[in-house]
Amino acid sequence: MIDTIAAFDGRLAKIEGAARSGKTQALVARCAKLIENGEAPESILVAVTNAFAAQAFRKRLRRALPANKAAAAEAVRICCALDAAVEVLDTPAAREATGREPRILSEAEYNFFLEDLKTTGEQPRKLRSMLSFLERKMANYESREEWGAGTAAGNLHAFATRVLKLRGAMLPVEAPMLAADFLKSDAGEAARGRFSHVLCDDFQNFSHSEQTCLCLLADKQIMVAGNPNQMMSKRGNHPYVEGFLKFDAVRRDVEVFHLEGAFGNPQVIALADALGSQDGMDGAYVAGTAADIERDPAAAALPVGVQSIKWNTPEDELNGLTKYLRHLLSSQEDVREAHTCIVVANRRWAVMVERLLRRRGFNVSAAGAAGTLAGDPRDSSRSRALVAYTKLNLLANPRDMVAWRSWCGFDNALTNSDAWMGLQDFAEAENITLYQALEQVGNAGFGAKEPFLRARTLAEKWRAGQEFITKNSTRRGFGLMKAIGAEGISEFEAVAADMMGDETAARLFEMERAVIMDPAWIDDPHVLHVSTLQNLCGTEYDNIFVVGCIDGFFPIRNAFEVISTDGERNRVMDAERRDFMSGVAKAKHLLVLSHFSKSELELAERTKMQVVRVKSENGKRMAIVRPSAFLSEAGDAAPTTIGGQALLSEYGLN
Ligand SMILES: Nc1ncnc2c1ncn2[C@@H]1O[C@H](COP(=O)(O)OP(=O)(O)OP(=O)(O)O)[C@@H](O)[C@H]1O
Repeated sequence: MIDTIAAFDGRLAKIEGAARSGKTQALVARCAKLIENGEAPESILVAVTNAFAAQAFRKRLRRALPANKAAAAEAVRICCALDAAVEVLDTPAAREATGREPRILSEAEYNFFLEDLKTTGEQPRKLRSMLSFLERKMANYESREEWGAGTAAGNLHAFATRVLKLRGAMLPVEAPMLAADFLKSDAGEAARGRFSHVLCDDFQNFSHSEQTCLCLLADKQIMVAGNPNQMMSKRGNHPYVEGFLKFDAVRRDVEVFHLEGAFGNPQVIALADALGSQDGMDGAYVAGTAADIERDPAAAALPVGVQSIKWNTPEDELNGLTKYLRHLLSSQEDVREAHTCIVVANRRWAVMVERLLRRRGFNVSAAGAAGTLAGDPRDSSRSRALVAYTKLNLLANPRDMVAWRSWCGFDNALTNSDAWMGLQDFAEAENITLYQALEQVGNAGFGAKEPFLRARTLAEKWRAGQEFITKNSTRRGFGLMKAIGAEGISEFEAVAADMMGDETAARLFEMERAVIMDPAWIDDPHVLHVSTLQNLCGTEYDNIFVVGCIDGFFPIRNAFEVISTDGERNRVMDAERRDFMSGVAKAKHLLVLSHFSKSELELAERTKMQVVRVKSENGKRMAIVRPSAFLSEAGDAAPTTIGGQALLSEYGLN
C-alpha cells in the first residue's frame, strides 16, 4: 500500500488508518519518491501539527532518501500550518492587500493586547467570551459579514483590528484566515499554488482556515493523512475534524487509501484499540492487528509491552521510577536516551521530573512541557523572563511596536493601557506611525501640557528603552544574555544550551521565540525527553513512561467535575481519551503507566488531582487518588498492576 501511495500522481488523496498504521510513513515515502523523481524539494510543502512533528518528519525523510539526495531533505519546507500562513502574508503584495504585518503575538504579548482591550470598558469575563467567539469564527473560516456587524462582538473586532494594525501585530488565529483570503483574491494569484505538492499529516488537527490555506497552496497535488480519534486538544487550537472526514465527500475524484493494522508492540496497540473502541471514539479507526517493530539489538535485554506500576506517593514514584529508568538504560550497550520519553500531565510535574532526573545525572530537556514566559508584568521583579525577552526583542528590532508596548507596560497595575490608547489616538490624529508618535513624545520636552493623558509615563519608558538599546546594541552571545538579565532563568536555558556564543540579538531573539512559541528538541541523542501527551503528535519513542497516571491528570479533573453538565464532562473525557490513546501508542516497545495512591492534600488540590477521599496520616492530611480511568476503560488490554517496591527489589534496586 505504501508503495502505491508513494507513486500516486493524482490531484487529491486521503490516507486514513488507526494510530500507528503508517500514515506518516506513507507521506514520507511520497515525499522521498517525488524527490527521487526529480521534483524540486523547495516545491514540496509538508504541513504538520507542531515543530516536534516537523523535526521528526525531517529525520524520517533523511532516512528515506539515498545519500546523494541528503541535501534535498533539508530543502523541503516542513512546518506547521501557521508558519505556512505567515510565509504567505510576509510579502510586499500580501502586506499591501491585507494592510497587516504578520508579526504573531506570543501568549505573553497577547496578555498586553488583552489589557488594552479592557479600555473599552467591557467586563473582563464578557470580553473573554466575545474574544473566543471571534477567534472561533476566524478559525472556522466563517464569512465576516455574518459576524454581526454593529453588535458588541463586531465592535470589539473592529477595535481589536485597529489596535493590532497600529502595532504591526497579528493574532495566531488571524493569520490562516487572512492568508486564505489573500490566496483566493486576485492580488494573491502569484502566491496561489506556490507549492507543486502539499502533504499534510494529522490533517484533523488543522483549523478550517488552515486547511483552506493549505489546499490553496497546492498546485499539482494535495495529500492529507489523518484519524479523527487522534484529534489533538490544545488550548487555542480549533481543529476541524470534519474537514478530514468529509475531505473526499466535498471534492470529486479523491483517492482514499485505508491503511489496515498497525506497527508496534501488540500490547501497546491492543491498549490503544481498547481505548479507540470506547463510546465517543470513532470505531472505524482501530487497528485490529499489530505487526511488531524490530528492536535495536543493543536494547534486546529491555522489557517490552505495557507495565502498570503502583507507588505510594508522588515522591516514591519519582524516586523509584528514576532508579528503574537508570537501570534499564544503563543495561543497553549503546544507550540513546533520546529514544525514551517521560510523559507528564502538567508544568509542575515537568519541572519536578526534570530536576530529579538531572540530580540523578541524566541530561534532560522538557522543551514545550515546562511552559512559556510566566509571571506578572505588573511587577517586573516577578516577570524576569518576560522583561529579558522584551529587552532582547528591543535590541533585535528597535522599531517593533509589540516590544515597545510590552516595555511601556511593566510595573503598572493597568500596564499603562490608558496612556497607550492616548498614544494611538495621537498617532492617528497626527497621521504618523505609532513608532513615530512614541519617538516624538519620548523626545519632546513638553512642560505642563502633555499631548495626551499620561504621555509623560510613556516618554520616560521610551527614554529608558533607548538608553538600554544604545548601551547594548553591539553585544552578542553570552554578553548579550547577561545584559538582558537572562542568565540563570529557566525560560532561557534551552537557548543557552544551544548557543555558540557569537549570536546577534536578532538570532538570539529568533531562537528564544521558537522556544516559547513552537519548541523542538535539541539535536542530541543523549538527552532524555520530558513531554506532554499533546506534544507527542508526529513523534515516536522506543520507551514511554507516563508518570502520575491518575485521575485528575489523565484525564484532567474537569472530566469528573460535579459542577459541570454531563455533556461537558463527556466532551472533556473524550478529548482527554483521544490525547491519551494517540500519545501512549507512540511507544514502539515499552509503555510504562505509573501511578501513586496518595498525596499530600495541598499538592493534590494545587495540581488538580481527582481526590477520592481524605485521610489523616502522621498528622498530615492525605488525599487518596485513583489510577487513571483509562486503565479501567482498557479492560483486559490493561496490564496487571505491579507494586513499585516489588519491581525495584526484583532488579536489586532498593
Ligand atoms: N510498511 C511498514 N513496514 C514496517 N514498518 C512500518 C511501515 N509503515 C510504518 N512503519 C513503522 O510503524 C510505525 C508507525 O508508523 P507511522 O508513524 O508512519 O504511523 P502513523 O499512522 O502516522 O502513526 P501515528 O499514530 O503516530 O500518527 C513507525 O515506527 C514506522 O516506521
